[in-house]
Amino acid sequence: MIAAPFLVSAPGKTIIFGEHAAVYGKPAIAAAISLRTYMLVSQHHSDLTDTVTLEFPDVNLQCSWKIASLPWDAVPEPAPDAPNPPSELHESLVEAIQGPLTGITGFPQRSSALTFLYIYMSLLKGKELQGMTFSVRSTLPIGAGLGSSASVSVCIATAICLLSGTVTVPSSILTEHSNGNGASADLQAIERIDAWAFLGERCIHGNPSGIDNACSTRGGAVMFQRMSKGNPNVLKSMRDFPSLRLLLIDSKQPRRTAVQVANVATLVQSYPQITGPIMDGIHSLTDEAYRLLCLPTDQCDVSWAGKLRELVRVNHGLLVALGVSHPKLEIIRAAADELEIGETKLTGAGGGGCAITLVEDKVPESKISELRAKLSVHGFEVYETRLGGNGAGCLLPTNTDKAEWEKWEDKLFSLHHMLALENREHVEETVGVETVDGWAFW
Ligand SMILES: Nc1ncnc2c1ncn2[C@@H]1O[C@H](COP(=O)(O)OP(=O)(O)O)[C@@H](O)[C@H]1O
Ligand SMILES: C[C@@](O)(CCOP(=O)(O)O)CC(=O)O
Repeated sequence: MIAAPFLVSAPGKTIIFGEHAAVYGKPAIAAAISLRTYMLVSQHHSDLTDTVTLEFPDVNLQCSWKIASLPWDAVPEPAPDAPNPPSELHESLVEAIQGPLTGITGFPQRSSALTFLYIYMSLLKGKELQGMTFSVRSTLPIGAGLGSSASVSVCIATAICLLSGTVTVPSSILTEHSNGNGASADLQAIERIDAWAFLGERCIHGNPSGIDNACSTRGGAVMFQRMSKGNPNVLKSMRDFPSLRLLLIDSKQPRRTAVQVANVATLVQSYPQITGPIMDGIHSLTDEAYRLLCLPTDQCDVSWAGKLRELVRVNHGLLVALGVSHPKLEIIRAAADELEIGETKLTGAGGGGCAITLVEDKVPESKISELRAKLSVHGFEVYETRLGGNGAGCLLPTNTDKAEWEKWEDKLFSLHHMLALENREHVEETVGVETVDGWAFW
């Protein structure tokens, strides 16, 4: 159990292989990206010790509740001997939370606040609670298919699991685990955080597959296969491959996942003999990508990265055949091809949204700038990021090197500074997992 202040963080994700085929029971692979959400848990000033406050400026949400006024009686008793929560939401708790949500009217604000209260109340019922502020800043675009909601759910779950003692801090900073139990404690923590984050995703999305929170919690990449009713879904984690250079390009073309999925369903119904082999092709290339991503890191060389890029190209071609590309996505692919930057595919549902380019390592920065300039003419936004990397993590005051801690103290754990961060770059520079020493991951 740890006390505020502390920071937690979790990454967004992108689907690299297998979207749409996933709907037909084939495997899909999602990988973490280096765009992340950060949450600061800080203590109130003395006059507000009976209040819990959310500061989620990315979605214009600021609200407070008196802790004692929350509907604690609606929280179910945890099942004995069941450390992880059930995968279904407790509907009467969701209903009871509608009371404290009165006055929060927008969808993004309401669903984020519901997620927070569901996890906060479930895990902290019966504990002696002090007033606290939970503030979120994200470097992820919201609603672009990059898993912003999962990364927020994972941050909330991580922070509250730490506060409630449901998980221990990562073994890399916990000396008492030097007896060799660290790895299993970390594994247990990952499963618990993931299970709570899944309930958070349910609060936001209703019926999510679970791939986004699985990927955000574990980092690296995950292979996910939805099984037919009654059979458990398959989830395999790949955590150790080297992080790969990636461009993530938002076409800003709005699209609805449900519409794209329905269009593919119509095609599948009309041409089962043609679409069947396409789905099988996507299945095979996803299997091959899974094999490559599981190889020991000493085998992840230049030709390994080249093979992954080839699979990206083939996967895009098959998605085009399924009719889920868009002229804007093709502009992105053509521009990246012309500059020989790497291989490009649409990611997620398609029909707009984002494309990803797996960049060749030797490509100079000038070419990336050229691509950026070409694409900005169309109003597209280019994020330079990396594929893979760490999942859920935390930064505690005590695990920061003393000199570093003195240097960063004011900024790192100060609510005022957290809220004043101007943009993505400023968030990364100030609290980022790659800039600040002391971040630890499960
Ligand atoms: N930075 C954030 N702060 C608070 N809530 C967030 C943030 N980012 C995402 N969310 C929550 O996640 C929802 C977005 O989910 P969704 O539309 O699936 O987008 P994405 O594809 O990016 O996950 C928002 O409506 C909001 O409830
Ligand atoms: C098209 C699909 O395979 C992925 C949807 O991705 P996104 O969350 O819209 O980026 C649908 C699904 O698997 O539920």
